[in-house]
Amino acid sequence: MSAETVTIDSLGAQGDGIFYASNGPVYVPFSLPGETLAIARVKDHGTIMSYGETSPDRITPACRHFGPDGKGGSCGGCSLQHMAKPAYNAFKRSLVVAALKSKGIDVPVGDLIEAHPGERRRVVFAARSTEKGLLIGFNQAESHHIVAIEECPIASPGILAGLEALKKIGNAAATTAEPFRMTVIETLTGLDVAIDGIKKLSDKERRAITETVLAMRGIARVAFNGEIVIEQRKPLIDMSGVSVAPPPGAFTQATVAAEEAMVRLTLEHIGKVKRVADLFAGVGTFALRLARIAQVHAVESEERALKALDHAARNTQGLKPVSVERRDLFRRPLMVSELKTFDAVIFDPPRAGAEEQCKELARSVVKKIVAVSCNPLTLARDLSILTAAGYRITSVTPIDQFLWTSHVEVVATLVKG
Ligand SMILES: C[S@@+](CC[C@H](N)C(=O)[O-])C[C@H]1O[C@@H](n2cnc3c(N)ncnc32)[C@H](O)[C@@H]1O
Repeated sequence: MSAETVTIDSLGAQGDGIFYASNGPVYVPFSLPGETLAIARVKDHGTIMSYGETSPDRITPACRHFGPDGKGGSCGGCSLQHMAKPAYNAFKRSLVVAALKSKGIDVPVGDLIEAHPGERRRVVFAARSTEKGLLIGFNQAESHHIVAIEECPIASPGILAGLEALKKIGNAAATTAEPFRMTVIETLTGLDVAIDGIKKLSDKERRAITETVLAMRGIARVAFNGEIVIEQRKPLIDMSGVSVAPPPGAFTQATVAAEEAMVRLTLEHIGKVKRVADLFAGVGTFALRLARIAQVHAVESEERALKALDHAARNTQGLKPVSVERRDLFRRPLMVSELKTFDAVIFDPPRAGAEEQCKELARSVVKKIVAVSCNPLTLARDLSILTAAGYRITSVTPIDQFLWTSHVEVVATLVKG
Protein backbone atom coordinates (compact mmCIF):
# COMPACT_ATOMS: atom_id res chain seq x y z
CA MET A 1 0.00 0.00 0.00
CA SER A 2 1.51 3.36 -0.97
CA ALA A 3 1.53 6.32 1.40
CA GLU A 4 0.06 9.70 0.51
CA THR A 5 0.77 12.98 2.26
CA VAL A 6 -2.27 14.82 3.61
CA THR A 7 -3.05 17.74 5.91
CA ILE A 8 -5.71 17.16 8.55
CA ASP A 9 -8.58 19.66 8.31
CA SER A 10 -10.63 19.08 11.46
CA LEU A 11 -11.62 16.64 14.20
CA GLY A 12 -14.68 14.45 13.76
CA ALA A 13 -17.21 13.70 16.51
CA GLN A 14 -15.45 10.40 17.33
CA GLY A 15 -12.13 12.22 17.80
CA ASP A 16 -10.54 11.09 14.52
CA GLY A 17 -8.79 13.70 12.40
CA ILE A 18 -10.53 14.35 9.08
CA PHE A 19 -8.89 15.13 5.78
CA TYR A 20 -11.27 16.07 2.96
CA ALA A 21 -10.24 14.19 -0.18
CA SER A 22 -11.81 14.98 -3.55
CA ASN A 23 -14.24 12.07 -3.07
CA GLY A 24 -15.20 12.84 0.53
CA PRO A 25 -13.90 12.82 4.11
CA VAL A 26 -11.12 10.45 5.19
CA TYR A 27 -10.93 9.63 8.90
CA VAL A 28 -7.42 9.36 10.35
CA PRO A 29 -7.32 8.13 13.98
CA PHE A 30 -4.67 9.68 16.27
CA SER A 31 -4.23 12.77 14.07
CA LEU A 32 -4.87 16.42 14.90
CA PRO A 33 -6.04 19.42 12.85
CA GLY A 34 -3.21 21.15 10.95
CA GLU A 35 -0.92 18.11 10.96
CA THR A 36 0.78 16.96 7.78
CA LEU A 37 1.08 13.19 7.74
CA ALA A 38 1.84 10.33 5.42
CA ILE A 39 -1.12 7.97 5.54
CA ALA A 40 -2.15 4.71 3.95
CA ARG A 41 -5.75 4.95 2.85
CA VAL A 42 -8.37 2.24 2.56
CA LYS A 43 -11.69 3.79 1.46
CA ASP A 44 -12.48 6.50 4.04
CA HIS A 45 -10.00 5.29 6.67
CA GLY A 46 -6.41 6.50 6.91
CA THR A 47 -3.60 4.89 8.94
CA ILE A 48 -0.67 7.11 9.94
CA MET A 49 2.56 5.87 8.33
CA SER A 50 4.82 8.78 9.33
CA TYR A 51 4.57 12.27 10.77
CA GLY A 52 5.51 15.43 8.85
CA GLU A 53 4.51 18.61 10.60
CA THR A 54 2.82 17.87 13.91
CA SER A 55 0.37 20.01 15.90
CA PRO A 56 1.49 22.06 18.91
CA ASP A 57 -1.40 20.30 20.67
CA ARG A 58 0.24 16.88 20.23
CA ILE A 59 1.55 15.36 23.46
CA THR A 60 3.10 12.05 24.48
CA PRO A 61 0.32 9.55 25.33
CA ALA A 62 0.04 8.46 28.95
CA CYS A 63 -0.22 4.75 28.17
CA ARG A 64 2.02 2.35 26.25
CA HIS A 65 -1.03 0.63 24.73
CA PHE A 66 -2.27 3.82 23.06
CA GLY A 67 -1.89 4.94 19.49
CA PRO A 68 -0.81 3.71 16.09
CA ASP A 69 2.61 2.67 17.37
CA GLY A 70 1.32 0.40 20.15
CA LYS A 71 3.02 -2.96 20.12
CA GLY A 72 0.57 -5.81 19.57
CA GLY A 73 -2.13 -3.42 18.28
CA SER A 74 -3.46 -0.25 19.73
CA CYS A 75 -6.00 -0.38 22.53
CA GLY A 76 -9.40 0.95 21.48
CA GLY A 77 -10.28 2.00 25.04
CA CYS A 78 -8.92 5.52 24.47
CA SER A 79 -8.79 7.64 21.33
CA LEU A 80 -7.49 11.04 22.47
CA GLN A 81 -4.43 10.58 24.67
CA HIS A 82 -2.28 12.38 22.09
CA MET A 83 -4.10 15.70 22.59
CA ALA A 84 -3.07 18.38 25.09
CA LYS A 85 -5.65 19.00 27.82
CA PRO A 86 -6.81 22.52 26.80
CA ALA A 87 -7.48 21.43 23.20
CA TYR A 88 -9.07 18.18 24.40
CA ASN A 89 -11.37 20.02 26.83
CA ALA A 90 -12.35 22.51 24.13
CA PHE A 91 -13.08 19.65 21.70
CA LYS A 92 -15.40 17.90 24.14
CA ARG A 93 -17.23 21.12 24.96
CA SER A 94 -17.55 21.85 21.22
CA LEU A 95 -19.42 18.56 20.72
CA VAL A 96 -22.15 19.83 23.05
CA VAL A 97 -22.22 23.31 21.47
CA ALA A 98 -22.49 21.80 17.96
CA ALA A 99 -25.25 19.37 18.95
CA LEU A 100 -27.33 22.17 20.48
CA LYS A 101 -26.72 24.45 17.47
CA SER A 102 -27.89 21.69 15.14
CA LYS A 103 -31.29 22.00 16.83
CA GLY A 104 -31.23 25.81 16.80
CA ILE A 105 -30.40 26.06 20.51
CA ASP A 106 -27.97 28.91 21.12
CA VAL A 107 -27.34 29.12 24.87
CA PRO A 108 -24.14 29.54 26.88
CA VAL A 109 -22.38 26.22 27.47
CA GLY A 110 -20.15 25.98 30.56
CA ASP A 111 -16.57 24.82 30.63
CA LEU A 112 -16.00 21.07 30.68
CA ILE A 113 -15.75 19.60 34.17
CA GLU A 114 -12.55 17.64 33.75
CA ALA A 115 -11.81 13.96 34.30
CA HIS A 116 -8.49 12.71 35.66
CA PRO A 117 -6.46 9.50 35.37
CA GLY A 118 -7.22 6.73 37.84
CA GLU A 119 -10.84 7.79 38.42
CA ARG A 120 -12.78 5.04 36.66
CA ARG A 121 -14.48 2.83 39.24
CA ARG A 122 -16.47 0.95 36.59
CA VAL A 123 -14.64 -0.65 33.67
CA VAL A 124 -15.92 -3.11 31.05
CA PHE A 125 -13.04 -5.33 29.93
CA ALA A 126 -12.97 -7.61 26.92
CA ALA A 127 -11.50 -11.05 27.63
CA ARG A 128 -10.67 -14.28 25.81
CA SER A 129 -8.93 -17.50 26.71
CA THR A 130 -5.88 -18.37 24.60
CA GLU A 131 -3.23 -21.09 24.72
CA LYS A 132 -0.93 -18.63 26.45
CA GLY A 133 -3.49 -17.71 29.11
CA LEU A 134 -6.29 -15.20 29.45
CA LEU A 135 -6.24 -11.98 27.46
CA ILE A 136 -7.91 -9.14 29.33
CA GLY A 137 -8.04 -5.64 27.97
CA PHE A 138 -9.97 -3.71 25.38
CA ASN A 139 -10.89 -4.32 21.76
CA GLN A 140 -8.74 -2.60 19.20
CA ALA A 141 -10.82 0.14 17.55
CA GLU A 142 -13.29 -1.27 14.97
CA SER A 143 -11.98 -4.80 15.55
CA HIS A 144 -12.60 -7.98 17.56
CA HIS A 145 -8.89 -8.19 18.36
CA ILE A 146 -8.34 -7.84 22.12
CA VAL A 147 -5.33 -5.79 23.17
CA ALA A 148 -4.21 -7.26 26.49
CA ILE A 149 -3.33 -4.52 28.95
CA GLU A 150 -0.50 -4.36 31.43
CA GLU A 151 -1.34 -0.84 32.50
CA CYS A 152 -4.45 1.30 32.24
CA PRO A 153 -4.15 4.88 33.42
CA ILE A 154 -7.90 5.50 33.35
CA ALA A 155 -8.81 2.71 35.81
CA SER A 156 -8.94 3.19 39.57
CA PRO A 157 -5.97 1.83 41.55
CA GLY A 158 -8.35 -0.71 43.14
CA ILE A 159 -9.30 -2.17 39.75
CA LEU A 160 -5.69 -2.22 38.58
CA ALA A 161 -4.63 -4.01 41.75
CA GLY A 162 -7.25 -6.66 40.95
CA LEU A 163 -6.09 -7.29 37.38
CA GLU A 164 -4.27 -10.55 38.19
CA ALA A 165 -7.26 -11.77 40.20
CA LEU A 166 -9.56 -10.90 37.28
CA LYS A 167 -7.34 -12.94 34.95
CA LYS A 168 -7.61 -15.96 37.26
CA ILE A 169 -11.40 -15.62 37.48
CA GLY A 170 -11.67 -15.23 33.68
CA ASN A 171 -9.47 -18.28 33.20
CA ALA A 172 -11.65 -20.34 35.50
CA ALA A 173 -14.78 -19.25 33.61
CA ALA A 174 -13.61 -19.62 30.00
CA THR A 175 -13.39 -23.04 28.40
CA THR A 176 -13.58 -21.94 24.77
CA ALA A 177 -11.83 -19.22 22.78
CA GLU A 178 -15.05 -17.18 22.55
CA PRO A 179 -14.56 -13.58 23.66
CA PHE A 180 -16.57 -12.39 26.68
CA ARG A 181 -17.04 -9.30 28.86
CA MET A 182 -16.00 -8.66 32.44
CA THR A 183 -17.73 -5.64 33.99
CA VAL A 184 -15.84 -4.60 37.10
CA ILE A 185 -17.08 -2.10 39.66
CA GLU A 186 -14.91 -1.05 42.56
CA THR A 187 -17.21 -0.98 45.58
CA LEU A 188 -16.68 -0.29 49.28
CA THR A 189 -16.41 -4.01 50.00
CA GLY A 190 -14.25 -5.09 47.05
CA LEU A 191 -14.53 -5.65 43.33
CA ASP A 192 -17.91 -6.62 41.90
CA VAL A 193 -17.31 -8.72 38.78
CA ALA A 194 -20.01 -9.54 36.21
CA ILE A 195 -19.13 -11.99 33.43
CA ASP A 196 -21.31 -11.90 30.32
CA GLY A 197 -21.10 -13.40 26.87
CA ILE A 198 -20.13 -16.99 27.74
CA LYS A 199 -22.99 -19.31 26.85
CA LYS A 200 -22.91 -21.72 29.76
CA LEU A 201 -20.95 -22.42 32.95
CA SER A 202 -20.67 -26.04 34.03
CA ASP A 203 -20.61 -27.01 37.72
CA LYS A 204 -16.86 -27.57 37.31
CA GLU A 205 -16.32 -24.00 36.11
CA ARG A 206 -18.52 -22.61 38.87
CA ARG A 207 -16.45 -24.52 41.44
CA ALA A 208 -13.24 -23.26 39.84
CA ILE A 209 -14.46 -19.65 40.05
CA THR A 210 -15.55 -20.11 43.66
CA GLU A 211 -12.23 -21.68 44.67
CA THR A 212 -10.31 -18.94 42.85
CA VAL A 213 -12.26 -16.18 44.61
CA LEU A 214 -11.99 -17.83 48.04
CA ALA A 215 -8.21 -18.00 47.65
CA MET A 216 -7.96 -14.26 46.96
CA ARG A 217 -8.63 -11.02 48.70
CA GLY A 218 -10.46 -8.09 47.24
CA ILE A 219 -13.24 -9.76 45.25
CA ALA A 220 -16.68 -9.12 46.74
CA ARG A 221 -18.79 -10.97 44.19
CA VAL A 222 -18.69 -12.75 40.86
CA ALA A 223 -21.81 -13.13 38.74
CA PHE A 224 -22.34 -14.91 35.46
CA ASN A 225 -25.01 -13.67 33.02
CA GLY A 226 -26.70 -11.82 35.89
CA GLU A 227 -26.71 -14.78 38.30
CA ILE A 228 -24.47 -14.74 41.39
CA VAL A 229 -21.78 -17.45 41.39
CA ILE A 230 -20.11 -16.38 44.62
CA GLU A 231 -20.75 -13.49 46.97
CA GLN A 232 -18.16 -13.17 49.72
CA ARG A 233 -19.48 -9.77 50.74
CA LYS A 234 -22.38 -7.71 49.44
CA PRO A 235 -20.93 -5.09 47.09
CA LEU A 236 -21.84 -1.67 48.47
CA ILE A 237 -21.73 1.75 46.84
CA ASP A 238 -21.95 4.93 48.88
CA MET A 239 -24.36 7.61 47.73
CA SER A 240 -23.72 10.53 50.06
CA GLY A 241 -24.29 8.45 53.17
CA VAL A 242 -26.79 5.97 51.69
CA SER A 243 -25.40 2.46 51.04
CA VAL A 244 -26.70 0.75 47.92
CA ALA A 245 -26.09 -2.89 46.99
CA PRO A 246 -26.28 -2.88 43.18
CA PRO A 247 -27.40 -5.95 41.22
CA PRO A 248 -24.70 -7.73 39.15
CA GLY A 249 -23.42 -5.62 36.23
CA ALA A 250 -25.58 -2.68 37.31
CA PHE A 251 -25.32 0.69 35.68
CA THR A 252 -23.39 3.11 37.84
CA GLN A 253 -21.85 6.38 36.77
CA ALA A 254 -18.31 5.49 35.68
CA THR A 255 -16.52 7.89 38.03
CA VAL A 256 -17.39 9.17 41.48
CA ALA A 257 -16.14 12.66 40.52
CA ALA A 258 -18.53 12.96 37.54
CA GLU A 259 -21.38 11.55 39.61
CA GLU A 260 -20.77 14.11 42.34
CA ALA A 261 -20.70 16.93 39.77
CA MET A 262 -24.00 15.74 38.26
CA VAL A 263 -25.61 15.45 41.68
CA ARG A 264 -24.34 18.88 42.78
CA LEU A 265 -25.73 20.59 39.65
CA THR A 266 -29.04 18.77 40.10
CA LEU A 267 -29.47 19.63 43.78
CA GLU A 268 -28.46 23.27 43.19
CA HIS A 269 -31.09 23.67 40.48
CA ILE A 270 -33.90 21.85 42.21
CA GLY A 271 -33.39 23.61 45.55
CA LYS A 272 -36.07 23.27 48.19
CA VAL A 273 -39.13 21.51 46.79
CA LYS A 274 -41.72 19.02 48.06
CA ARG A 275 -42.01 16.34 45.38
CA VAL A 276 -39.55 15.25 42.70
CA ALA A 277 -39.71 12.56 40.01
CA ASP A 278 -36.44 10.81 39.11
CA LEU A 279 -36.94 9.20 35.70
CA PHE A 280 -34.55 6.49 34.46
CA ALA A 281 -33.50 6.26 38.09
CA GLY A 282 -31.19 3.21 37.98
CA VAL A 283 -30.06 2.20 41.48
CA GLY A 284 -30.89 5.68 42.80
CA THR A 285 -27.89 7.90 42.08
CA PHE A 286 -30.12 10.98 42.12
CA ALA A 287 -33.22 9.70 43.93
CA LEU A 288 -31.40 8.71 47.10
CA ARG A 289 -29.69 12.10 47.36
CA LEU A 290 -32.85 14.03 46.51
CA ALA A 291 -34.68 12.10 49.24
CA ARG A 292 -32.76 14.13 51.82
CA ILE A 293 -34.77 17.20 50.77
CA ALA A 294 -37.95 16.02 49.07
CA GLN A 295 -40.34 13.14 48.52
CA VAL A 296 -39.10 11.21 45.50
CA HIS A 297 -40.85 9.01 42.96
CA ALA A 298 -38.23 6.90 41.16
CA VAL A 299 -39.14 5.31 37.81
CA GLU A 300 -36.97 2.75 36.04
CA SER A 301 -37.43 -0.29 33.76
CA GLU A 302 -34.84 -2.61 35.38
CA GLU A 303 -36.50 -4.48 38.22
CA ARG A 304 -33.29 -5.41 40.03
CA ALA A 305 -31.98 -1.84 39.99
CA LEU A 306 -35.27 -0.58 41.37
CA LYS A 307 -35.23 -3.21 44.14
CA ALA A 308 -31.73 -2.10 45.17
CA LEU A 309 -32.91 1.52 45.26
CA ASP A 310 -36.02 0.64 47.26
CA HIS A 311 -34.04 -1.48 49.73
CA ALA A 312 -31.50 1.31 50.29
CA ALA A 313 -34.25 3.89 50.82
CA ARG A 314 -36.10 1.68 53.31
CA ASN A 315 -32.96 0.97 55.29
CA THR A 316 -31.66 4.52 55.61
CA GLN A 317 -32.85 6.82 58.35
CA GLY A 318 -33.64 10.47 57.77
CA LEU A 319 -34.88 10.22 54.19
CA LYS A 320 -38.21 11.61 52.98
CA PRO A 321 -40.54 8.99 51.48
CA VAL A 322 -39.27 7.29 48.30
CA SER A 323 -41.71 5.44 46.03
CA VAL A 324 -40.57 3.28 43.14
CA GLU A 325 -42.27 2.30 39.90
CA ARG A 326 -41.13 -0.17 37.28
CA ARG A 327 -42.10 1.27 33.95
CA ASP A 328 -40.90 1.46 30.36
CA LEU A 329 -40.65 5.21 29.89
CA PHE A 330 -40.13 4.92 26.13
CA ARG A 331 -43.51 3.27 25.69
CA ARG A 332 -45.30 4.65 28.72
CA PRO A 333 -43.85 8.01 29.72
CA LEU A 334 -45.28 9.74 32.79
CA MET A 335 -48.36 11.53 31.44
CA VAL A 336 -49.25 15.18 31.98
CA SER A 337 -51.92 14.13 34.49
CA GLU A 338 -49.27 12.25 36.52
CA LEU A 339 -46.64 14.98 36.21
CA LYS A 340 -48.84 17.61 37.83
CA THR A 341 -48.03 16.32 41.33
CA PHE A 342 -44.28 17.08 40.95
CA ASP A 343 -42.45 20.36 41.56
CA ALA A 344 -39.37 19.12 39.72
CA VAL A 345 -38.33 16.29 37.39
CA ILE A 346 -34.90 14.89 36.63
CA PHE A 347 -34.41 12.52 33.72
CA ASP A 348 -31.24 10.60 32.87
CA PRO A 349 -32.02 8.25 29.97
CA PRO A 350 -29.78 5.90 27.98
CA ARG A 351 -28.19 7.17 24.73
CA ALA A 352 -31.52 7.10 22.87
CA GLY A 353 -32.75 9.98 25.02
CA ALA A 354 -36.21 10.69 26.42
CA GLU A 355 -38.23 11.93 23.45
CA GLU A 356 -41.63 10.55 24.45
CA GLN A 357 -41.17 11.69 28.04
CA CYS A 358 -40.21 15.18 26.88
CA LYS A 359 -43.37 15.42 24.78
CA GLU A 360 -45.38 14.90 28.00
CA LEU A 361 -43.16 17.23 30.04
CA ALA A 362 -43.65 19.87 27.33
CA ARG A 363 -47.39 19.88 28.08
CA SER A 364 -46.87 19.89 31.86
CA VAL A 365 -46.61 22.61 34.48
CA VAL A 366 -43.55 21.12 36.20
CA LYS A 367 -41.52 24.16 37.32
CA LYS A 368 -37.98 22.80 37.22
CA ILE A 369 -36.35 20.14 35.04
CA VAL A 370 -32.87 18.64 35.06
CA ALA A 371 -31.81 16.74 31.93
CA VAL A 372 -28.79 14.47 32.36
CA SER A 373 -27.42 12.90 29.20
CA CYS A 374 -24.60 10.80 27.77
CA ASN A 375 -25.50 11.75 24.20
CA PRO A 376 -25.46 15.44 23.19
CA LEU A 377 -27.41 14.71 19.98
CA THR A 378 -30.46 13.17 21.63
CA LEU A 379 -30.21 15.70 24.45
CA ALA A 380 -30.41 18.53 21.89
CA ARG A 381 -33.51 16.94 20.35
CA ASP A 382 -35.14 16.54 23.78
CA LEU A 383 -34.28 20.08 24.87
CA SER A 384 -35.73 21.47 21.65
CA ILE A 385 -39.05 19.79 22.49
CA LEU A 386 -39.03 21.46 25.90
CA THR A 387 -37.92 24.92 24.74
CA ALA A 388 -40.55 24.94 21.98
CA ALA A 389 -43.12 24.50 24.77
CA GLY A 390 -41.93 27.43 26.87
CA TYR A 391 -39.14 25.92 29.00
CA ARG A 392 -36.05 28.10 29.34
CA ILE A 393 -32.57 26.58 29.58
CA THR A 394 -30.74 28.10 32.55
CA SER A 395 -27.46 26.19 32.31
CA VAL A 396 -25.66 23.57 30.24
CA THR A 397 -22.62 21.88 31.80
CA PRO A 398 -20.50 19.34 29.92
CA ILE A 399 -18.84 16.75 32.16
CA ASP A 400 -15.97 14.44 31.26
CA GLN A 401 -16.48 10.96 32.65
CA PHE A 402 -14.76 8.86 29.99
CA LEU A 403 -11.27 10.31 29.92
CA TRP A 404 -9.46 10.33 26.54
CA THR A 405 -12.55 9.24 24.60
CA SER A 406 -15.03 11.32 22.61
CA HIS A 407 -17.87 10.57 25.06
CA VAL A 408 -19.22 13.53 26.96
CA GLU A 409 -21.94 13.79 29.60
CA VAL A 410 -24.14 16.85 29.98
CA VAL A 411 -26.34 18.30 32.70
CA ALA A 412 -28.87 20.87 31.45
CA THR A 413 -31.23 22.73 33.76
CA LEU A 414 -34.55 24.27 32.74
CA VAL A 415 -37.36 26.31 34.24
CA LYS A 416 -40.88 26.89 33.02
CA GLY A 417 -41.43 30.41 31.64
C1 LIG B 1 -27.89 6.44 32.00
S1 LIG B 1 -28.62 5.28 33.09
C2 LIG B 1 -28.96 6.33 34.47
C3 LIG B 1 -29.25 5.63 35.75
C4 LIG B 1 -29.24 6.53 37.00
N1 LIG B 1 -29.94 7.77 36.79
C5 LIG B 1 -27.84 6.79 37.48
O1 LIG B 1 -27.37 7.93 37.36
O2 LIG B 1 -27.20 5.86 37.97
C6 LIG B 1 -30.15 5.02 32.32
C7 LIG B 1 -31.14 4.16 33.07
O3 LIG B 1 -32.33 4.08 32.29
C8 LIG B 1 -32.86 2.76 32.41
N2 LIG B 1 -33.72 2.55 31.23
C9 LIG B 1 -33.32 2.17 29.99
N3 LIG B 1 -34.39 2.12 29.17
C10 LIG B 1 -35.47 2.47 29.92
C11 LIG B 1 -36.86 2.59 29.62
N4 LIG B 1 -37.32 2.36 28.40
N5 LIG B 1 -37.69 2.98 30.61
C12 LIG B 1 -37.22 3.23 31.85
N6 LIG B 1 -35.91 3.11 32.20
C13 LIG B 1 -35.05 2.73 31.23
C14 LIG B 1 -31.63 1.88 32.49
O4 LIG B 1 -31.94 0.64 33.09
C15 LIG B 1 -30.68 2.75 33.33
O5 LIG B 1 -30.84 2.47 34.70
